[in-house]
Amino acid sequence: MTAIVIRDLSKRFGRKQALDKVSLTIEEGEMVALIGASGSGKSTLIRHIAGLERADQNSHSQIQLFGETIQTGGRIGNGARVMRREIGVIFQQFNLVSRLPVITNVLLGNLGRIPRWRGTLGLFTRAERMAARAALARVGIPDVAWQRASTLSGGQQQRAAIARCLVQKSRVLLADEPIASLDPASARRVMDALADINRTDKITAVVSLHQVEYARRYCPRTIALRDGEIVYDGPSSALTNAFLTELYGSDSEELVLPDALPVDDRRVAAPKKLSVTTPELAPA
Ligand SMILES: Nc1ncnc2c1ncn2[C@@H]1O[C@H](COP(=O)(O)OP(=O)(O)OP(=O)(O)O)[C@@H](O)[C@H]1O
Repeated sequence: MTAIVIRDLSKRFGRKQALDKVSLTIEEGEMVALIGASGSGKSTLIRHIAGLERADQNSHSQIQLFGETIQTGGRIGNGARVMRREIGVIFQQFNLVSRLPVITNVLLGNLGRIPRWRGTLGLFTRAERMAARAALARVGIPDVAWQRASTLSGGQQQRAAIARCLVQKSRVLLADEPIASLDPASARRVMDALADINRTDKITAVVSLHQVEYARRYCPRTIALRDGEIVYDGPSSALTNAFLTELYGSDSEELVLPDALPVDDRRVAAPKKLSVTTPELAPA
């Protein structure tokens, strides 16, 4: 099933065209990297998919998740409320309520599915508590359940946020630069956790990344943005350093880890820059 369809998504902030007629389709179960230099529109795109931002009112922008219309022409569609609980979002920071124990943060993933009074009073069932413990074990941090979230390292906080998405049973996980402020070992553990839930739970994952090395390693497909437009959509393996330079010029330096193993450009067939196809939308 198709998870995400975006057609002609445009967003302007004042004089800045942050997204310019972006169209893409992502199938259920895919793990897709979004790359691009600073300011290319990655966060803006993720925020639109998450329902946190409205497209330009006078545009033909359309966003559908699992066939439900999230927004069309900048107006929120009927599917937005239903789909909200199907989407888990992880940001670079501020993912957890820092004064609450980790286990409570993970349990908050239940809020969209249980009566509001139960969530407000923190009355979670034994099964929900066990599921939260299991989710923490899945992401490799079973022992931090009763620590305050503020005491966790950055990487542990990201993994706790992934555990919360597991409890939420979200079908799409949007991660906006989840490893940007982490050391390489922590970054790998966070990406391993994302890749594991994508593979095992078939959760569709869209991950914005600054460094293309992680896209090559973890995401079969990469969508590259430049100045609000998609300039490449294809296999991550084709993103050689030479091709990145072709796409971004000197800005490509920002996307390559200084100590990354060089990709042998000669062994990779030259990728096509882009063929934009207009995705099919399900009837609204
Ligand atoms: N709320 C806002 N108000 C004004 N301008 C904005 C707003 N949000 C984003 N922009 C602008 O839109 C453009 C795209 O920003 P966005 O944050 O989506 O880029 P990005 O690729 O995620 O960048 P980074 O990698 O630095 O996070 C930038 O020029 C940014 O300044």
